[in-house]
Amino acid sequence: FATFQWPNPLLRYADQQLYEAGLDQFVANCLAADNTTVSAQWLRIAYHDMSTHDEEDGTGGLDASIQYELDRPQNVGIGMPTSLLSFAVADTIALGAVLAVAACGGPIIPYSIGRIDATVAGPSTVPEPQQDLASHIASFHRQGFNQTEMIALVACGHTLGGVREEDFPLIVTEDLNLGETDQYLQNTTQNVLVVGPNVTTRSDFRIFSSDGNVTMQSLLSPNTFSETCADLIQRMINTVPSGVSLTDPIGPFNYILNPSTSPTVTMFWTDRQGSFCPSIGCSIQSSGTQTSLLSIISTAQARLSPISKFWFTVDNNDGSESVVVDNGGGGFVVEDDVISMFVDSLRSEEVLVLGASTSFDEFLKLVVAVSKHALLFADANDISATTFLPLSNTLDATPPLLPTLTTTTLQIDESNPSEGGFTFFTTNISTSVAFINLTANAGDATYTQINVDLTGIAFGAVVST
Ligand code: HEM
Repeated sequence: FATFQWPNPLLRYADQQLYEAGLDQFVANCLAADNTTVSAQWLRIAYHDMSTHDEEDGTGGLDASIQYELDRPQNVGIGMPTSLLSFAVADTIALGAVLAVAACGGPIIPYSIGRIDATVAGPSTVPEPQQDLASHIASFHRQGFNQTEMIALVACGHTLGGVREEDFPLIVTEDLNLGETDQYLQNTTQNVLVVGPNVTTRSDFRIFSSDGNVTMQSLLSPNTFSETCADLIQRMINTVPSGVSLTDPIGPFNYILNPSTSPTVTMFWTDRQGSFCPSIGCSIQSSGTQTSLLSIISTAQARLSPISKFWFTVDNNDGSESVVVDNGGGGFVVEDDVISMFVDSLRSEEVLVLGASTSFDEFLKLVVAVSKHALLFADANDISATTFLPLSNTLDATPPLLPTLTTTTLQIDESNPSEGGFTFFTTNISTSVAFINLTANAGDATYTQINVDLTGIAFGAVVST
């Protein structure tokens, strides 16, 4: 809690992805798909996205540039576009790798956020099986990994999944699994990148044996394997262009909670005016539908009281004394110059407009609350939303499957008069929009909230004719 600063839309988003979005359901129990596993597809895409990195000039890395690179032979395979249907941004591709590894019994890899999405393709630098050892060593060196790390990272990655005949007809004549370290060392592996009939594409053999199998031997110990893979895959997903900084790993905020006793979390806050909250502070309690502290915060935020500071009590309902989480006594103080702007889930609604016959039109009436404080800086007419449609929703569209970005200026919402120090702005957007960036412009100053995840917000619905 010491480093937790509020408001922080990025953390809110990560919290939502980790604990609420249910992305882990797609890989649960190492789920099978397309003759392999979803996990294998997710780990491979993370590596391919990251392997555009150039350690020397600080370009490329895990930046979602892969979505612009799907037309390259290096990125062949149905797993690529299907995986992208589950991810929207670079942070989710990284999270996918974390969830994928954990779901197949691998280690828990610490997860940090803050990756920035590329808007164009990176270089074609994904290693390919027909390249020689020297090229692979050079390639991994460019990506920031030495030879030993290359051997281990490939071994970690190729524990999952396989080679598909459809993608690599020159390597396999049927879909075949890659393999385990011990099988490689005992010469029982079926991994075609080790023992396949096509010698040229035995890249795993050349890589694994390149130090006389010393690294592969060391990976025989399950603990060493697990720790090494956790470390290298964490480095892999944290490889980002220079200038991009990632947060400390995100842990569960609810570590003081005892989930088995249905704890009650109460959030207290005082408001800026000193008129709305009683002296003990305003408060709101957790409910069964709120799975994280941060979702309680957003509910409190939706109560429209500009907050000056907040704190929590946690009652584990197990007879133990309740815990006060108040930032060492001072509460979590909200800086005075914070501009408050958020998607108002209570006022936004999905609208279904019934047409004359059987036709209907559907859209989301997006309502954004902007604090009066923000309006001191922001021109009332200058709030805009950039909506992000991750992919054209069809699988057979021809790559590259580009996201659709649309920027709209919001209008004052006539149906929601100002209240509690907030003014409401609105626009209609597609119900398929997954993410939006909000921007308030005031002369030279710009305030943005990026990656506001609409998929995690429950909106009310109305039917109109
Ligand atoms: C020299 C480096 C590498 C080469 C030449 C290489 C090559 C390949 C090839 C040819 C396939 C088969 C893909 C298909 O049939 O569609 C594959 C699969 C895979 N690779 Fe690699 N790879 C390399 C490094 C890595 C690394 C570093 C990772 C991750 C840490 C990784 C993760 C995977 C995974 C998980 C699969 C299985 C995908 C699935 O089953 O859908 N690879 N690799």
